[in-house]
Amino acid sequence: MDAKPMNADQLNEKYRVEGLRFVDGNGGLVKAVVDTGVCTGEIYMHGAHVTHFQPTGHQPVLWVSKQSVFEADCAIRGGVPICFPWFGPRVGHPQAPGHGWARTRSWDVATASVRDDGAIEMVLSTVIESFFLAFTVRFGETLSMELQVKLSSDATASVSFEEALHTYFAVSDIKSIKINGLEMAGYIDKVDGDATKMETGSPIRFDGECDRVYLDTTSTCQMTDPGKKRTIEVSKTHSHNTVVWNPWIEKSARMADFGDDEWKSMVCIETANVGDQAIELLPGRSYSMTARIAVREMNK
Ligand SMILES: O=P(O)(O)OC[C@H]1O[C@@H](O)[C@H](O)[C@@H](O)[C@@H]1O
Repeated sequence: MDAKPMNADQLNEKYRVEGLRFVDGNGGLVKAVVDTGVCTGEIYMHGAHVTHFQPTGHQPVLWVSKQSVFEADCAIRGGVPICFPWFGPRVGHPQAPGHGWARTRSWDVATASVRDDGAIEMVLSTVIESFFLAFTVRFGETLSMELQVKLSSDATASVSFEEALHTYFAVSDIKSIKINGLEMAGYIDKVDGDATKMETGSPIRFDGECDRVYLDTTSTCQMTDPGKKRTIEVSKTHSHNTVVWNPWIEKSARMADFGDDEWKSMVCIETANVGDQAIELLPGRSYSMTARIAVREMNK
């Protein structure tokens, strides 16, 4: 189980899939590079971390900081970090790394194949505490991701976990975008002492730091970006929270792996189960959360 992770050459030897190759990415960390004809994409084995998705004819969908660190013990800043088995700080463990262990460990490639529709699908797996994780990513006209979590049947009692697909989107200008789909939803406002509030009936717009955990919501969100002339749609299953985050000016300046001006060009819309909506699993049982990202050109 603790075998040394395979290097790019070994992975290329094992997985001969047209449109997929493994290379040494930033910091020498191994990544898979995908080109299916309908999209290009990239995923690092470090964190099972998707860092690029671009359907043909569109601009890159995901945002990655120019100041991101690419090192074994650090999380990549941008793309789709997987947060597991906790979200944010671990309750009662102030020294524990934010957002859990999943994003700072090397995952194994379990399968890689071309689907009937031409999409490239990969399954990456790892074990964290008593959980077996399988992350399925499908690069096609859309980006589909599924995080399956199984609690070992050797566990003696149920165990709960939090999870998020913490997706960073590239935007032309945070002040000009809007997000539909969370109207009238309740949320926890992390920039206002975790106060519980209710969203208005209007789309979300940004004029300051935003860090909100929307509650009891399974709805699809659309993020409209007039500057990039596109709408990004995030649909999901078995996720009861959506987190919306932009650090704005001061928090950006405090983060070493985040450019001081980069807050203008990103927004996170995160598919999650956190806090009171953490998932509790019985031994031997599993749970799958999915997120699907689609891009549409805006009507002129
Ligand atoms: O810096 P990190 O650990 O990647 O977290 C980034 C942000 O992630 C968001 O999901 C949280 O709601 C924020 O509170 C947090 O600041």
